[in-house]
Amino acid sequence: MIRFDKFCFGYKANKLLYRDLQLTLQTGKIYGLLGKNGAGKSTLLKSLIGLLYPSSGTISINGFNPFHRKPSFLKTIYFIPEEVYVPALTIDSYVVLFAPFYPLFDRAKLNGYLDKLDVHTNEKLNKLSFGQQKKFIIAFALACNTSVLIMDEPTNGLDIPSKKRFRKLISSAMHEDRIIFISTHQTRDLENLIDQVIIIDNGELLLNAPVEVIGHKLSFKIVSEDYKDQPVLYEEEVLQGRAVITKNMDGVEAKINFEQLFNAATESPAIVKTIFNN
Ligand SMILES: Nc1ncnc2c1ncn2[C@@H]1O[C@H](COP(=O)(O)OP(=O)(O)OP(=O)(O)O)[C@@H](O)[C@H]1O
Repeated sequence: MIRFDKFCFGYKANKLLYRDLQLTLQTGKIYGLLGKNGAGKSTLLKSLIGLLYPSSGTISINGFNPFHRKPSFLKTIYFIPEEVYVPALTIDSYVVLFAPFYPLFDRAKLNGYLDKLDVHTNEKLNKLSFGQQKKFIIAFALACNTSVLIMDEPTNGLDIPSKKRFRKLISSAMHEDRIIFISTHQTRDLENLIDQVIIIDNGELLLNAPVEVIGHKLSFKIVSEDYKDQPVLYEEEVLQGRAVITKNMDGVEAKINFEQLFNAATESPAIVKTIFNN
């Protein structure tokens, strides 16, 4: 379990970005973290891996304080940054050097993931394209089998087939003792993947809800100009016409449009908070 308790953080002493954040992430779930540029996503991720220290409050990951960066903690967590770095090593040499840090690392699984992501090479990793390097790191991270896996924009740089395979791999690598936390702007890449949506803005938690709860509470539709069936909670013009969010009165889980949900949460935070806090 990951727990932020009254977490406060500011880059400047007199200006807090996060103020008393309460957030709990449960094992066995894939979380999608969404936020505009500058909302505080990377700050949250850096705090989670112990690179930033809270101004006040605490973060606990399976009982560890990440800032202490104990080896017993570090072997249970893997962070994939947006810009990955790979040294001038072949895959075999990379495994020899880095896999020993992760006791649950599984070479056979790495080979399987690389196969599925179509990364086949005996070249040194730094000679690969950016997308191939990223896919190697994703495969390596999954094969480390850490209980916490954090990814910042993992699908940036991946081609369309790789994004689809990425979603499948993440789902298949998920298990009940693992937390996967994905920060992204690519809302479509989260479809059919995440269990819970977290939206932040200016360090404030706007939404933290399981997808099935969102799908039962809200309905996402493209409607005609004279649509009057339900009170519209949020609307926007899209290429196909008028996209609206209404309360879901069908009793059936609706398919979430993550982009609209994000726009609604950031443009009309009060509406979203009212619906999900009650
Ligand atoms: N090292 C730093 N020193 C001072 N301010 C910083 C620093 N890093 C980030 N900030 C500020 O903190 C706020 C949150 O930044 P952060 O990088 O966490 O946002 P983000 O949600 O990851 O943005 P993006 O989507 O653009 O990557 C921004 O206002 C940013 O300018």
